[in-house]
Amino acid sequence: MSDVLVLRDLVAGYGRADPVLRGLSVTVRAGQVVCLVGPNGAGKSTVLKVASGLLAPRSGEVLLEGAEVTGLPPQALLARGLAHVLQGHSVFREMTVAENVRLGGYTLRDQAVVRERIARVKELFPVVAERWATIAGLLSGGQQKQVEFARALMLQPKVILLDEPSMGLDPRTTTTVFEQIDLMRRTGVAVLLVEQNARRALEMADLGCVLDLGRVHISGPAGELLADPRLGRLYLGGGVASEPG
Ligand SMILES: Nc1ncnc2c1ncn2[C@@H]1O[C@H](COP(=O)(O)OP(=O)(O)OP(=O)(O)O)[C@@H](O)[C@H]1O
Repeated sequence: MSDVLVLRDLVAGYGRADPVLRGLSVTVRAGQVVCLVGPNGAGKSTVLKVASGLLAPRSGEVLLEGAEVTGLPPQALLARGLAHVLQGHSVFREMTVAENVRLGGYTLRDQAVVRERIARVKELFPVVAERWATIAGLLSGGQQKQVEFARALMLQPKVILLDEPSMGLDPRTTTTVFEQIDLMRRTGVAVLLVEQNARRALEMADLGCVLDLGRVHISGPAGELLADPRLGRLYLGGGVASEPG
């Protein structure tokens, strides 16, 4: 599998404040889901913002399919195959599902390609096909999230950044959304995922990276992290929060 997204030694923060990321490195390969785990404020969303060009790093590199893209604006990165699905709901609520999905492909000139991409996302997300003419604001939170995924896939990204996709969803809908992420992975997309729901996300992810003090503190196969007592205690609801001596 090839490295699609490489974040190398990132130092980044906001304004004049101390950096939030202090030498963070993460690699995501094609067809792989990498999950960032860490407490509130650890900098997980900041990693995604630097990767997608919303925040320029103070130092370090972002590589997309081997090319350095550090500091490029989001639209340039989108054109090169990097999509970012932001935290919360970002569908246009007054517009139909169809209009939302078409917006994702607005830079495509060839209408035959647009039709082919629409057919593909409808196949991947049946709810998008079923509710095609519905006003997006009338859909449930989980359905809206799938419209966001469909919109993001219209440009056939190589890598997709997902910030808390299960936020505000009930457990059953969360399962559906995670199944959809698994489907995206199977199409060969590289997925960098941030989730509060660490246990469930790691159950689905290939690799996990635990952030602490602006760096990747522990990383490895997601299954191994799930069994790691350090992680269990701190992030997976495994009991006391103090390290043994
Ligand atoms: N736009 C901003 N301006 C200033 N500081 C910010 C901004 N966004 C985030 N921060 C600060 O950066 C730090 C990391 O925030 P970030 O949102 O990346 O953390 P997170 O791990 O995603 O947290 P959560 O799990 O709560 O979403 C926090 O201290 C936060 O207050």
